[in-house]
Amino acid sequence: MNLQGKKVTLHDMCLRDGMHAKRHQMSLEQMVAVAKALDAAGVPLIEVTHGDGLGGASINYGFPAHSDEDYLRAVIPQLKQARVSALLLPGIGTVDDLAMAQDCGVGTIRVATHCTEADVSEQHIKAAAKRGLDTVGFLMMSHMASPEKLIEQARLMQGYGANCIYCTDSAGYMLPDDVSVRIAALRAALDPATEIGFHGHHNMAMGIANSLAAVEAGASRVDGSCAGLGAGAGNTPLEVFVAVCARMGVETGVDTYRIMDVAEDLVVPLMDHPIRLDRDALTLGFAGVYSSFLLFAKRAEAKYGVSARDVLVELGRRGTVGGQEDMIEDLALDMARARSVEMSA
Ligand SMILES: C[C@H](O)CC(=O)C(=O)O
Ligand SMILES: [Mn+2]
Repeated sequence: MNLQGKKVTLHDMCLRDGMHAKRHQMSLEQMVAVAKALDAAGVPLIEVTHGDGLGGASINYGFPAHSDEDYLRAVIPQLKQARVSALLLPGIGTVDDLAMAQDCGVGTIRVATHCTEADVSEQHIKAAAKRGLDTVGFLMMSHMASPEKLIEQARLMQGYGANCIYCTDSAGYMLPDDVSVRIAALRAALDPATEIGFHGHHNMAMGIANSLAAVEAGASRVDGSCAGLGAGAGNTPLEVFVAVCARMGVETGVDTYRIMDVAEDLVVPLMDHPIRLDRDALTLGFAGVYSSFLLFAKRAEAKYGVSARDVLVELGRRGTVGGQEDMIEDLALDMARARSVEMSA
């Protein structure tokens, strides 16, 4: 693969996707320290919000240690060069949340929908574009859509005003060919001025390989997370991707040694559990399950004595998607009941 001379904008996820792995419990001091260090290492874009985006604080998704507004107001004034982005899922975040984020200094809004439901992003994408924000359409669980379907959905988002469209491997299910074919299809179908992005999860250990495949096929934005802090087995580890890009002659503008130090000295010590490919995280990738379901399934295992892996496999079989977190406990309860009926028969 020859990527010599390509330029990629890297986007760090550890203060947003990493919030899933932290059960949304990060202190303001931790956020500020990591964000300042990412900024100093040259990372151009940093995402900051609840793991499920603006307005995610709820019984369904979990209550964070601080509000989105508190995190954004603490972080943004401390940064010298990096722009801060906020994720927004229509139905969770509102146009008022978007206005609040812009007032805090957010420069990029990423409007996320399930990969076949782009039509629900119209109001939010139009509002963000009208406000002059860098506006991104973020198609989650993209492995569940064919390249043709993804093109159709991406065109909707582009039509509403998005200037960048993401193929998002929320389940960490895709293999490099799955990424190549989708990114190449988007690149060929969308306006040349519309950027293409890729967001990976490392559940099949494909984060780096998939991100490289995305760049080769035409992506100019790539998400990663310092030390991999993110849902499931985490996101594409950013410091590793920076080092690989440096070796391959891809320009990222990020200092390889400094980003290694941010990972090692600041992000790893934050982790509540090691972000690794245990059998449950691997099952997410293998069965194509939304990465942020991992901790819900582990909690159900602890509460009902059912295997988290069995729960995840069944969630994959049922084709569950983000927003159906409440089904995890229901399913575990049904499985526990079925097991006790079996045992008493
Ligand atoms: C709300 C999700 O965590 C968004 C995301 O990062 C993904 O789908 O992956
Ligand atoms: Mn993610």
